[in-house]
Amino acid sequence: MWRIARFAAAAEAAVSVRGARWFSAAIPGPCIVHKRGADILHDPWFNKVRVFVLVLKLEIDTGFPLTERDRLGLRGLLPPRIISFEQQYDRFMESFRSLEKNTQGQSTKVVSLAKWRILNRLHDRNETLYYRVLIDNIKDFAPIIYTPTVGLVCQNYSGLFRRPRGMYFSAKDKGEMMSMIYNWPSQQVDMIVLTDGSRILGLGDLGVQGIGIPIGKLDMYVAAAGINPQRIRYLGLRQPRLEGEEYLNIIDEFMEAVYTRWPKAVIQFEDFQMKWAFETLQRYRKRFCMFNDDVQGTAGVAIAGLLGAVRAQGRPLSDFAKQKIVVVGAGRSVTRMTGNDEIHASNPFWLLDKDGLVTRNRKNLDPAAAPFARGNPEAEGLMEGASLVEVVKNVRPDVLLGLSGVGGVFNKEFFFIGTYISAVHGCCKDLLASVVGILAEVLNVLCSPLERGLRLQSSPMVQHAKQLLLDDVPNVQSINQVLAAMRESTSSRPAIFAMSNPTANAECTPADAFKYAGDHIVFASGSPFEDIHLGNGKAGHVNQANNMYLFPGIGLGALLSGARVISDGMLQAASECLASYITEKEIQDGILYPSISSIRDITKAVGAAVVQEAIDEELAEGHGDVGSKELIHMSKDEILEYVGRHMWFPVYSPLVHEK
Ligand SMILES: NC(=O)c1ccc[n+]([C@@H]2O[C@H](COP(=O)([O-])OP(=O)(O)OC[C@H]3O[C@@H](n4cnc5c(N)ncnc54)[C@H](O)[C@@H]3O)[C@@H](O)[C@H]2O)c1
Ligand SMILES: O=C(O)C[C@H](O)C(=O)O
Ligand SMILES: [Mg+2]
Repeated sequence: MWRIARFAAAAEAAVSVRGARWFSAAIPGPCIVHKRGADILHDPWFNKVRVFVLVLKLEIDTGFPLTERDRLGLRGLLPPRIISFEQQYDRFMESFRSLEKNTQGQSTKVVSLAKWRILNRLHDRNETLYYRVLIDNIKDFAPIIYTPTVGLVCQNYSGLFRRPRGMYFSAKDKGEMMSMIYNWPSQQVDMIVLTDGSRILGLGDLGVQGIGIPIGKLDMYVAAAGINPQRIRYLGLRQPRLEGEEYLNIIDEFMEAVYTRWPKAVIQFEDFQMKWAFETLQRYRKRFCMFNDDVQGTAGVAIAGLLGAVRAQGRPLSDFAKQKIVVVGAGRSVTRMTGNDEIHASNPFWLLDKDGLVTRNRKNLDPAAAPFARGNPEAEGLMEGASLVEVVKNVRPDVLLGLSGVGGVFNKEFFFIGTYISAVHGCCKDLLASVVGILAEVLNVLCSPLERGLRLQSSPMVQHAKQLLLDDVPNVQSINQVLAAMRESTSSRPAIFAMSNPTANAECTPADAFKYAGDHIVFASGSPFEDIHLGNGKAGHVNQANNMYLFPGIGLGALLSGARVISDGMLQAASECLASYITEKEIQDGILYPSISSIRDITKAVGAAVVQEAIDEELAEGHGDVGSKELIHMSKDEILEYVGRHMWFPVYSPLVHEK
């Protein structure tokens, strides 16, 4: 039943994608190929063979019909048996499931990399089948080809490298980029994801290994936005890291080269360290059709989630500006949150960085963080550099949002020293408890309040003491003070967003959030987690607040509108569209973002909202055969249909050779 529905839907979608190029609902239009024989089998774009190798097991099956083999000089190069695309699909899924079974009990790292490898091999050999399994199983496969496994892949990229993907530009290529760009084989390029590898997720500077991120992001473009994989580009700037004008000159040259060859391409900047993320955005956003996903995409996704959090309290959306929002991490992802650089007089943000609360008293205050800095903290009972616990206790925020890249920042544990000294009184742990107490006191004096919690939590001595005491003395407790303080939030549904990636860098786990802050919270993380069992048959819903909900639609909408730049209005339209996707019932259940399974529909709607806004702002210049005049006259439904029609969908087309 399921399978019939799946393939029926696929056929329908394919017809709407290719439109006139289809002969009938059942027969896909031909695809012209300029190669013959073995060259076709080595090209994943045309290949219809599936090969699966796993310890002592080799499977080869081929989807080339006999007539096609004759046409293309393939007779004799392939085993005789032919199976359908659907059968190949099912066999791949069987292989995948058996791999899951065989790796049960092994470490997450081993299992994740094994899954990534099997998908990557398919990607290398047969792109049609690869993208089809990706689209149909996006909820299961996104965590493998994208966050969080992609982080692990980047960290191990040199060992996993099998065939080059993307282009690399380094300082050595200065003056050569205009010609280098023509080394790329395809004439048409729609989407480019560019990284300098300097801040990969929360993992830091991974240099050229960061190429895994553009690959993962562009796979999401194909799966979610239906961008044709023949028309995407993986590009990376390579070490050594340059500074100042030297760095900017390289990016300038690269941008000029790209837009000379592909003037209509959209460029997504990804995982640049903070200073370059801002600088390049300011430098190019008025000249080129580009955006920074970590700055603009993330802000849009966070805002959509926070609008949901306001709705969850039963308050009108206009109350959004009245929310008290504590933000941990003052990096690239945060400072676009308001949609413009001006914050109104009653600044609703308390921003903390690694040095604690950011106030106007801060020496060397980062200009990007300046609009959020607290003006008169003393009047609020706070001071420059106040710790997270102090801020949360004092402010009682509606929202606690983490974009620090530091795992466990919300989980700071403080012992109730007095409690457990008395609890262990008379037992042999007296001494230990006293030592921990003294240690805590010393740390209190020596460390900044923010660091104190982290050091206490991570100190091996404290860990050991905690284990002993918690194991043996049941009434001794450690408390996650930050999360526990969220119980005092003035909101009826406090929101906790631990958005840092990958999984280990999340500011807290959802299990701890629900446990310490209460069942009534709404929770979101950047990497995927399972829902939490709260007891009594109730579940704590774990949302995934990840920019993957927006960047494919922003890129697709910008491309199809033909806008020369991406305006704030277009970004806002994307965010509002995402926010409006959720029903009242879902909101009440703590659901702030739609299921990843429907990412293609979401992306289509977001893309259409971006096109609509570009038209309204008179920025839309049209795409392909569709000019600006035609766009202007399109109704809302027609825009949606126009976007859907341009989303690529993977099917085997009959290959026709042409010299
Ligand atoms: N979920 C998403 O869609 C999404 C999008 C973008 C970024 N992120 C994640 O957000 C994290 C940060 O990204 P970024 O680009 O803003 O990084 P960034 O390096 O620009 O900024 C990090 C900020 O965190 C602060 N910080 C560091 N340690 C801290 C601590 N102990 N307490 C409080 N603040 C601390 C730093 O001072 C800095 O202001 C990364 O893990 C990234 O993966 C997630
Ligand atoms: O890549 C992601 O999963 C989201 C975001 O772009 C990040 O840098 O963490
Ligand atoms: Mg990113």
